[in-house]
Amino acid sequence: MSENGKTFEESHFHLYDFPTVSIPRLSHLNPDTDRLISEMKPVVLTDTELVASAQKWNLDYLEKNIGPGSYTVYLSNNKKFKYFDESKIREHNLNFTPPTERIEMKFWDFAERLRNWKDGEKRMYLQQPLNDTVGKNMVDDFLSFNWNWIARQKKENNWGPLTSNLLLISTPGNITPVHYDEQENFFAQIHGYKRFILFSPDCYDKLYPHPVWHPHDRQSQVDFDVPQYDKFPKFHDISGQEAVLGPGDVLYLPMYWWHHVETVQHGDYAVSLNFWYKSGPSGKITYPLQGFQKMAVMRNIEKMLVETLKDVNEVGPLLQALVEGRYT
Ligand SMILES: O=C(O)C(=O)C[C@H](CCCc1ccccc1)C(=O)O
Ligand SMILES: [Zn+2]
Repeated sequence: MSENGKTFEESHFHLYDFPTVSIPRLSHLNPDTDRLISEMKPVVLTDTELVASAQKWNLDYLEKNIGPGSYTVYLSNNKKFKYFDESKIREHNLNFTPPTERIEMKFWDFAERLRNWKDGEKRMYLQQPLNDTVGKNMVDDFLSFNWNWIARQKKENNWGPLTSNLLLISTPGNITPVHYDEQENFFAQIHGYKRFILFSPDCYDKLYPHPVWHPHDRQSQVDFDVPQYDKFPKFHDISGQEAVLGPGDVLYLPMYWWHHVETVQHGDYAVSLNFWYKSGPSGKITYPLQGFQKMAVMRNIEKMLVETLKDVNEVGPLLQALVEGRYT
C-alpha cells in the first residue's frame, strides 16, 4: 500500500481478521472535506499546512528547543500502550495492575534513549501536552500553525475551546489499543508514519468498552491480537476504516469514534501533535439518537448508578435484573 508517496509491505502493520476500507484522503479545498467534517465523519486532509512550521520537529531540533520541562513517558514490555486513568484506581481502590510504567523524564534523557533504542528493548511513548515551558523557537513554530484554517473549522462546526495539543513521540511498532475520546480531534502527523484503524460509534456493541468507573474507561476490552470471541461474540461482525498518515497529513478524528493507532513497524520513530476540542452545545436533538449519543446516555446511566449504589460491584447485577425478563 502506498500512502503519502511511501510504500509499505504487510510486515509494516499488525494483521487483524476484520475487514476495513480506506478513509478518504482529500485536499482541504475539496468541498467534500468540510461536508464530511460537518457530518462527523473521518477524513484525511493532505494539504492543510496546519503544522508546516513543525516539519523540522525531529529529535535534535526538539532537544535543542523544547526547554527544561519534564515529560511523561510510558514504558511497555510489549507493543501495547493501553491508556489507564490513575485517578480511578484510587477512587474505587481497585487492585488494578497498570499495563505500562509511567515515568517523568527530561527531554535530553528521552532523546538519548530513543537514539539508542533497539528492537526488543522496552518500548517508549512520550505523551505530553505542549505547555509554555518550550523554548522561543518552538513558540514561534506554534504561532505559525495554520490557525486561520483550524479556527474556521472550530467556528463552522460550533466546537468548544481547544483544550490541549498532545505531543506524541513513539518507538516503531507501538500500539495504542482501540479506544474513543470525548473530544473532537485534528491529529497532525509530523515525523514518521502512523496507521489508524477507525470504527464508528455505532460499533459500541461490538467493542465492549470497560465500565465507566474502570481505569480503562473508554478503552475496549477486546485484545485485537487475541479476540475472545466467546466473551465478545459481536466483535466477530466488526469492520473499520483505515489510513496511514505521513508527515503533513492531518486526520479529522470525530468525537466518540473508536480508533486503534500503530507506529509503523521497522521504520522511524514517530512525532505527532493532536488538537483536542471540546464539543459545542448539542443543538437540536433529532430522533432516533445517533450512536455517539447512545454512548453518552450509557455513560451517564453508569455514572448515576455508581453514585447511587456506592459500590461498583452492585452496578452489573442491578442492570442485569433490570434487563432480564423485561427487555430480552
Ligand atoms: O489523539 C488521540 O486521540 C490518540 O488516541 C492518539 C494516540 C495516543 C493517545 C494516548 C491517549 C489515549 C487515551 C487517552 C489519552 C491519551 C496515538 O497516536 O498513539
Ligand atoms: Zn484517542
